[in-house]
Formats: sequence, structure tokens, C-alpha cells
Amino acid sequence: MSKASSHWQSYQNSVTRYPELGFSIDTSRMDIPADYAQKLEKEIARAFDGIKKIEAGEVMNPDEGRMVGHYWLRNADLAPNDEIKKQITEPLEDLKAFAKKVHRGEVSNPKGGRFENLLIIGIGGSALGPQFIYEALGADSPLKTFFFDNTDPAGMDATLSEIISKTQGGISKTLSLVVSKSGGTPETRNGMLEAQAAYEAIGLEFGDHAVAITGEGSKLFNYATENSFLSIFPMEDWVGGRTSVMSTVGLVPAALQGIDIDALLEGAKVMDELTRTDNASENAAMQLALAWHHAGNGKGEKDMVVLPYKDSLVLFSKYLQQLVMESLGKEKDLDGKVVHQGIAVYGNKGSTDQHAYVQQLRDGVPNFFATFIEVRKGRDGNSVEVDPNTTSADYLQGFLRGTRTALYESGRKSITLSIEEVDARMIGALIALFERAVSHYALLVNINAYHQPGVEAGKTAAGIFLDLLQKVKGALTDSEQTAEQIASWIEADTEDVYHCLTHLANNGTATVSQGSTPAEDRFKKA
Ligand SMILES: O=P(O)(O)OC[C@H]1O[C@H](O)[C@H](O)[C@@H](O)[C@@H]1O
Repeated sequence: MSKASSHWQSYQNSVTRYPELGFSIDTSRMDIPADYAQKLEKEIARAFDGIKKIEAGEVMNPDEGRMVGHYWLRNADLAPNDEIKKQITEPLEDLKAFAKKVHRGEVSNPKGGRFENLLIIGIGGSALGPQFIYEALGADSPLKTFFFDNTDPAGMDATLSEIISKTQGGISKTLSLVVSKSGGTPETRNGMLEAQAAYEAIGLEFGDHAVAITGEGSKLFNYATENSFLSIFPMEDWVGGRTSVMSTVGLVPAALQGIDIDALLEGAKVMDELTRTDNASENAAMQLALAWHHAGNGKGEKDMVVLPYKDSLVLFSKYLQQLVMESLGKEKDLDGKVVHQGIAVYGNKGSTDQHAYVQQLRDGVPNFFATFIEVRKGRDGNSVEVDPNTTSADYLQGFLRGTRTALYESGRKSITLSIEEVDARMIGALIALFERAVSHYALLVNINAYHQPGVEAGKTAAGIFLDLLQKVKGALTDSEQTAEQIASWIEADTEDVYHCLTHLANNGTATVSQGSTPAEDRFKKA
């Protein structure tokens, strides 16, 4: 058999096609042995059983004692009871009605005229989904959209000055959407207060321009109530942040941006249905999970490089980074055994990345597998010929296929997902596919994909630093002192005190006389 025909056969054996979605997954270049699924029979059975329990509403996030309900969001009939069903359908109607009113100018800024801009303030799962969807589908949005997704003051200043200088109506015609499931995330709270200050600086009430998306009774919920926000959309306990894009978190912004949210939900629902089969070879989500498992030896030994060959999908890898890494990156398995699981995810877009890091992928350390995303349709309308009989779309396809071959020839594996075009239905389907692959993979390796205990450590340490910063501020005097002197005075760690002092010296609260070592630097009140 020729080399070409052997590839042809393995492609046929390894492709799963869903014509109803215009989608296929090809795992032929992962070289998964034919008996791999058989060897993992027990784990696969556990995964299929587990996802049924998730969808049935069992408490599958045991550490937090929570149900895992994101699959109900696109098919409310799956919800385990009527109350939860209502928690899905009512906000959906409300948010559609709200978006219509904003578009018609019935909900408008008090100075008159429709809202022209949207400022989304959130972080992690409360930002990444909306960012991905806006980039992928928001080209015709009636509201030009901006994000505060950090507590970086310079970043917020840059965003505000863009709103002021480059949009119709500036701040006064900007609707702010404050998104936080917990309602207590400091970055988001800071972003909200910074935005509020920008409205107040021009004599406007923040509440007249603000909407909150948050859990009932949260700090943000109370703040929104006290400050008469235009609306509060609920976020439920049984939806995790990184799987919240099809809840109010993703749907309120998408509806405001004029995106077809019914198609988004429908695409996800169809992918859910197609990947509900217990036949692993016909289940694209299980195929994906098994490919990850095989590539990384069930231990995440290989990173996943996500390469969509389409500019509008550039944020997909960033979105998947949280979905996969926060879900699968766990110290312990469900039996309490230390396992240090996870799969590292990075990527950007092809062919652009071929001119950046693909050199290492092809020739360097073989610690990854690639996930190509092929979009069959190049563009709407006619194409110019960039070479005789050749279009830019031909090149894009050529580069994808070429890179896939070149990687495979040097022993680097890849998965190829093919979709017809980037539209709301397909984005819904892609999100659902990866959500289900994450559920399956977590069940294959026996971990809880729905908690994030590790994130707390950094938050707690940041709180300790902020307390110390106040003490260090209080210990500054008009005469110069070293970090060691201040540390011994307030009984704190010298290195921590030194970093507080350099921060204060760079932000106008202290001045520093630089010595030849950090120990010789001397600080006083500014
Ligand atoms: O929506 P929020 O409650 O503000 O949370 C925002 C994000 O912050 C946390 O630290 C979590 O690790 C993320 O999973 C979450 O999406």
C-alpha cells in the first residue's frame, strides 16, 4: 500500500462527521491504537455514566456540594426540576426583551439617545466567553464593545480614553455591564468603581447606565440594588464561571450585540445531543477526550496548541485555556490521591503563528499536540486572484494542510476539527464540544472538573499583601529608613516590606534613595 493510501484509510477510520452541524473531527494524525478505547473500557464507561449523572442533576462537584448544570442552559427540558427550568427560561426571555429595548432606545441614557457602546466589566469566566463571542460574531454589533478584565489602572485608562475619543457619545452613551457570579471578585469590583468614577466625573449617575449579572444576594447584587442599576440578571449557583457563556453571562452581552443567541444555543444543543451517544467512536467529545488522553498518557504530558485558521477565532485558545486548565489542573483525584493533573493550552491563529513559534513545534521539544480548526468557507463574496487561479482562501487552506503534514512528518501529532463557517450555531457547537470533552476527560482520569481550590491561594496571599501595604504606609516617616528597619518596626518579612516600599515609591506615596543593593535602598514619605 502506498503511503498516501495508508493515510487515506486511517483518515476514513478516524473521522467522525456530523453533517447536521457541518462539522467533523479527524484524529488520524494522533496515531491512536485501534484497541485504545477497549483498553480504557472501564474509564469510558465511568465517563458516560458520569456525564449522565451530571445531566440528571446529581451533585457532581462534591467539594462545593453543587450540581453542574451548564448542559441544561441550551435545553431547559433537561433541568432536574421546574424551578431550575424557570431559572433558565425566564431570564432568557427577560434578556431578549431588555436587548430589544436598548436597541430601540426605550432603555436609554438619561441625556437622551440610544446607547452606542457597551463596557463589560468582569474577569475569568465572566469575561473570556463574552470576549471570544464578540470577536467571533460581533462584527455587526450595534454596540461597540469594550472590556475591563483586570485591575490594571493603565489598561482601564486606555479603554476609557478610547471610549471617549473614538466612539459616538463617549461615556454618556455607554452601557456598563458588571459581571460576577460571586459578586465579590476584587478586580471586577475595582473596575466597576473606576467606571463609576468616569461617569460621575461628567456628572452622570452610574446606576442609570449600569446592569449587573450576578448571583442573588451577592455583594454586587446588593450594590446594584442600592444604586438603582437599570437591571440585574441572575446567575445561578449550578453554573460554573468557566462554563457560563450560555447563561446570562454570555447571553446578555451577545443579545445586546445583536448576535443570534437562539442559534448559539441551538448549535450547543445539537452538539450535546450528538455527543450523548455511548458509542465512543461516534462521539466527537469522547474522541477528543481519548485523543488528549492518549497524547498525554492520561497525565497531561503533552500541551495542547490550538490553531484556528480564521482570524475571528483568535480568542478561542484563550477561552479554552480557562475551560481546560481550570477544570483539569488539579492536585488530587476524586479519591484524594495526589495526581497533579492538567493539560496546558496555548495558541493563537494560523497561518500567523507559522511565522512565530511553529518553528519550535516542527523542530524543537516535542511536548505538545496541535488542534487545527479548519473553516471551510473563506469569505462571503468574490475573491481576487492573488496568483493565477488562486485566492487568499486557497493559501489559508494550503498553510493549514501543509503545517499539519510537516508536523506529522516530524512525529508531531494533531487533531483537525473542520467546520463550514463561523456563525452563531457553529460557535455554540464548538463550545459544547469542548465542554463535553472536558467533562469526559475529567471522568476518564477521575478528577473533579468543577472546583478551583488552587485559585484561592493567590487571592489569600494578595489580601495579606494589601494589609501589609497599609502597615508599611503607616510606618513611613520624614526621615529615610531601610526595608529592614521598617520590617523590624512592624514585625514583618523584610522582602515583603521591600516590595511594598518599591510599589509606594513608584506610585507617589514614598520616595527612594537608591543604594547599591536593595538592602541599602532608603525610603521616606513623599
Ligand atoms: O464571576 P466571578 O465570581 O467574578 O469569578 C470570576 C473568576 O474568578 C475566579 O477566581 C475563578 O477562578 C474563575 O473560575 C471565575 O470565573
